[in-house]
Amino acid sequence: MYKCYLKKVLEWLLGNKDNPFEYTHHAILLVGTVLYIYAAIANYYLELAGIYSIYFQLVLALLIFVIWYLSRWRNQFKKMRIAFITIIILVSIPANWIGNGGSNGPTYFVDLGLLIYISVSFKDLGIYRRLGQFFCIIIPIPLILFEKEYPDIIFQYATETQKQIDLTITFIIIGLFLIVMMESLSTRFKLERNKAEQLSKKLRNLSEKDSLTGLYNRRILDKQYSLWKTQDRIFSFALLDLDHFKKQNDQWGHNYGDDILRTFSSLLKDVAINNKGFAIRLGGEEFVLLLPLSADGSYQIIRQAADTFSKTPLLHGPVTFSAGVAQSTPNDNQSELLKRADNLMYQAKNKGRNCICK
Ligand SMILES: Nc1nc2c(ncn2[C@@H]2O[C@H](COP(=O)(O)OP(=O)(O)OP(=O)(O)O)[C@@H](O)[C@H]2O)c(=O)[nH]1
Repeated sequence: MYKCYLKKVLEWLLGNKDNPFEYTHHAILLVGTVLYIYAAIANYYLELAGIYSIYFQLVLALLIFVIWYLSRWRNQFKKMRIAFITIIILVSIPANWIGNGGSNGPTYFVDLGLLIYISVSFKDLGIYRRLGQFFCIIIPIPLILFEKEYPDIIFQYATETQKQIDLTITFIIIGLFLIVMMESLSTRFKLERNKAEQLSKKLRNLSEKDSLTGLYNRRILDKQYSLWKTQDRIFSFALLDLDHFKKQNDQWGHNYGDDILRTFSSLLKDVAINNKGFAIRLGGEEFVLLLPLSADGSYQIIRQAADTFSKTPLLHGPVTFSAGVAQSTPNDNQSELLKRADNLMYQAKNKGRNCICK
């Protein structure tokens, strides 16, 4: 209950978790706003900075909050990301440098954190990403030159302890920030990997399965035949063909014909699964059962399937099929085996259909 409530609040503040970069970016903006307000209050009460510095921090807090609002609620995520890093690089980092001990202070950590943030989460921003990286890398140079020219403007720590505290706190904040960044990166990586896996599964299905019946297509027949052949296994190849299927189509329509094909396929699928074999649609109303059994064994199985199918209630009466069953021999190849099964199937047709020959 409490977790659910927290999740809803976070979603309201940060957006959808399935979009981890957006989610993290909004979190950074809100944390940035709070940190600037906190820094302003701490500076005011501990008298660590002058009043203009405090106003400056409050204005920055307000600016970052407005950026969060426009990004989260006005669909300006992309623009606001650019606005945010522009402000951080051109305003916040120089101000931090001047207000926090210059080259003795913690601004290097902030700059490095920002460089990693831009590199990781700005992959879709092309030139802006490169510009951001460039400025992050070179910005210490003008700041050091400025410090050399105007050393009095740089705020220096009153004591060594003050400096150590500032460095440590900033280090911890940037460290935590990097952890959040890496988490969001790995979440995104996981989401994309899942998507890729689903897509490749779909593609595999599309390339191996017939879309109407869900049975395997010829590709699997070739693959499985070669495998069993190299393993020297006993197996049979049954060619099955629906009887007078054209008549069904002509009389009751193509959709009804499709229904028959699906019903027949579902029966063949069960037969294949129960016998550790493969049910394949060769095309049209022609099917193959590849079974790891002798011709006699396969014949028995297919005979039972024929009985079941002839009793299957179809809307416009029973439909039968004819089949030819040929067992693979050490000397034949796939096309010879198919040819033998084909001849046997035509024998079955010639015998008046609803017949299985082996
Ligand atoms: N509904 C439907 N019909 C198909 C599909 N593929 C092929 N057909 C039809 O299947 C029929 C096959 O007819 P024929 O090869 O003449 O064979 P048959 O009528 O079954 O006759 P016999 O095999 O001699 O018993 C044709 O009318 C094709 O249009 C399909 O995916 N869906």
